[in-house]
Amino acid sequence: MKSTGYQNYGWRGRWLGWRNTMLGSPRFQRFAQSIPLLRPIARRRARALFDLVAGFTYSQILAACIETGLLDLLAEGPRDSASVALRLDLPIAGAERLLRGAAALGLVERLRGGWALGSDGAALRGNRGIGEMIAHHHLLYADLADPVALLRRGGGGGALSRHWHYAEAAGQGDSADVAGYSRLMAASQPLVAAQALDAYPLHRHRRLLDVGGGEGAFLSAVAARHDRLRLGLFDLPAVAARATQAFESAGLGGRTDVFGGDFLRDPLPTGYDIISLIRVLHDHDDAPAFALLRQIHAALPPGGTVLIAEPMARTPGAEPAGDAYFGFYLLAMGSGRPRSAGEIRAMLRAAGFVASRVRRTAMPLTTRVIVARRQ
Ligand SMILES: CC(C)=CCC/C(C)=C/CC/C(C)=C/C=C/C(C)=C/C=C/C=C(C)/C=C/C=C(C)/C=C/C=C(C)/C=C/CC(C)(C)O
Ligand SMILES: C[S@@+](CC[C@H](N)C(=O)[O-])C[C@H]1O[C@@H](n2cnc3c(N)ncnc32)[C@H](O)[C@@H]1O
Repeated sequence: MKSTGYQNYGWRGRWLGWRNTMLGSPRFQRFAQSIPLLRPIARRRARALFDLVAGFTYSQILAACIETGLLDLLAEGPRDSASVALRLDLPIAGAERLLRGAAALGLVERLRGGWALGSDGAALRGNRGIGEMIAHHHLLYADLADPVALLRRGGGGGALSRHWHYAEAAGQGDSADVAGYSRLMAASQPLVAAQALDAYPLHRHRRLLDVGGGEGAFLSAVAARHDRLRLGLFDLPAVAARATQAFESAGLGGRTDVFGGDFLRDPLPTGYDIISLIRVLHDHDDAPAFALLRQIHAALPPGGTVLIAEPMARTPGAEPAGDAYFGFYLLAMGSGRPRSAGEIRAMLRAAGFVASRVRRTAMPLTTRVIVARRQ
């Protein structure tokens, strides 16, 4: 089928029209595969497309590696198939099928007579929290089973929105509602905290309030780096109660003040010269997200700082993480959207903040950081 209308979009539209006609033509594809100079490009593109098509299968092999504990087992040392099968409680044929699949994905590596952890398996185990993320993905995949239906109904209403109780349910949830997501957030905080703190060291500040601070994992990381900073945490009452307990058991009770409340309804505590929002803003649709920024503006003194850390849309080199993964994750959750750094800076400006800056992070795929000041 011939595409039309590209010529209405200037030279770039015309170029895309021509390029897509070529790429979509079976004759051109056969031609490219037959020319030695073009063949590697054709193979690379085919491989990338195959990975996109097969992605769910790869993810489920990874999920099986996590659920069975295969990567942890091989981290203890190499093993042969029979001993893997025994420890994973799988039939030997099943264990070998999993080992071969995982080896093809770089999670496991063949050794003569056995199997070792692969390079990606080793890197994955080095990032605490990814395992928990993978383990909870069955909720996301259940919601994405019919992506078109999800898009048509505007998101939410499924397993993820029940998991993230605050996403669609008004009210605050009892402690059972919040335990699952609070544990997941605490476990995955190492993916975020070190990067945020490397990007924006807090030496200049005296009192930090972490809004939507969960069980306090971010503030615990802050406390380990900055021993003179006074710390405050604000979250829904059931989560705040978990934070109080966590600070007591970590010996941080004397340095922290914990506030339970709803940041869309209750005023935030004052007296802090910096307020952080770690993986919070993208959870909320534009109107509540803007209201939250206004609340923070009202709670800060003149010259006070707001720090936002979360994955963002249109991050160069990490585009699929923002708009594809988090775009559809938050759609399934039923609230919020990933925003680009530009969109967040515009919201900050509209909320009365000035001098917003994107601070460089080591792994923008998972964490970008923006700071701004109240005038
Ligand atoms: C030693 C030799 C031989 C060679 C060296 C060569 C070399 C230099 C290799 C580099 C090795 C290296 C340093 C690898 C590092 C790998 C790293 C850092 C990998 C990190 C991967 C991170 C991943 C996959 C993160 C995934 C995060 C996810 C899925 C997060 C999900 C978050 C969610 C769902 C949050 C929900 C919160 C809500 C609701 C949105 O608010
Ligand atoms: C995605 S979690 C992030 C937790 C933590 N900042 C982190 O990065 O690990 C969002 C947090 O915001 C809290 N939250 C959501 N809506 C809230 C509201 N209306 N008032 C107060 N806290 C809220 C949740 O309870 C949860 O702890």
